[in-house]
Amino acid sequence: MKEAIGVIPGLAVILVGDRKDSATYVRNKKKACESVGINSLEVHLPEDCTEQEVLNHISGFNEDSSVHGILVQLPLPSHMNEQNVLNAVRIEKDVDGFHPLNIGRLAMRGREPLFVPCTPKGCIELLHRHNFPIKGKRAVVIGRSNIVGMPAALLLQREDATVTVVHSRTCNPEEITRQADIIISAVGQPNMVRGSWIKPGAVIIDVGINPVEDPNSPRGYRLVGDVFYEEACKIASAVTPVPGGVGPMTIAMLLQNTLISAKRIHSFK
Ligand SMILES: NC(=O)C1=CN([C@@H]2O[C@H](COP(=O)(O)OP(=O)(O)OC[C@H]3O[C@@H](n4cnc5c(N)ncnc54)[C@H](OP(=O)(O)O)[C@@H]3O)[C@@H](O)[C@H]2O)C=CC1
Ligand SMILES: Nc1nc(=O)c2c([nH]1)NC[C@@H]1CN(c3ccc(C(=O)N[C@@H](CCC(=O)O)C(=O)O)cc3)C=[N+]21
Repeated sequence: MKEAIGVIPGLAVILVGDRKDSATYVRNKKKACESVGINSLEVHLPEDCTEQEVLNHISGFNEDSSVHGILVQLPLPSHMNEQNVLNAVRIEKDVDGFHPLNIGRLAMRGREPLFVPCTPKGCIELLHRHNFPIKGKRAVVIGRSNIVGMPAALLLQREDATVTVVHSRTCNPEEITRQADIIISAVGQPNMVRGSWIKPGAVIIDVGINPVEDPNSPRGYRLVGDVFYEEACKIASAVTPVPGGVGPMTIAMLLQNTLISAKRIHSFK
């Protein structure tokens, strides 16, 4: 049953360029919006457009009262300054949670961000829904990107886990991951996390989405995670699959953030 909130939530997505994976994600987001009654608007700009053109569209959506969430699909072309663009989104409409003010609040005790980034939020939601305790547990996050690894580590810390972050310069990462009750991997390296990296009974959340060649697949490739799934299943107590794991959760959290935003903006009118 749909709850009436007195307004139709609106999500605006800005896509720049012709990356196939970005086009797929944007299409999936649009379909998901339609399925729950969120109005989705999309602007598709050519790869060689200027940063100013992107900023102009953001300004338009910032002022548009039918838009409650603005998402600029990343990565942007290399001639644009990503931080300039993300800074331009009104924080009240920053459903991706990538604005530096939202990230800053996520990092501060006693402060609340207006929005939490969707992928890390989806990871924590999975742990909650499956009743895996986080408080007091040892958690290892592999990867420290602004959009996944770093906010995932901040969120786990807010949930009272003891968090270690592993990255490309970490020596002997498997010695660290073997101590973890919870592993969140967001690296982009197919099958990197082997069974031998995992403590028996640990919970593994695999964010990685990596295409690997597969002549038997209709697309010529298939998607695998960062985690060697078959090995991990034998040792861990739970492992998220790729595809069909964190990816769909990311989209679900985007819809949730858009709904939260519409309710909040509407209630202040
Ligand atoms: N399921 C979903 O919804 C989403 C999935 N993804 C997927 O998650 C993965 C990560 O994405 P994203 O965070 O954007 O990627 P980035 O490339 O921005 O970051 C990768 C991180 O992994 C670290 N890293 C790279 N190689 C190694 C290694 N061998 N050992 C340890 N750490 C390593 C890097 O370290 P350093 O900082 O030292 O360079 C970096 O911090 C990708 O596969 C991406 O497709 C991303 C977003 C959403
Ligand atoms: N501003 C911005 N916000 C993002 O949240 C953002 C972004 N830019 N850039 C790229 C990454 C990646 N990302 C995914 C979302 C859904 C799936 C997803 O649904 N994947 C399906 C498979 C899809 C397929 O078959 O190709 C699955 O895992 O089952 C994957 C990846 C969001 N990102």
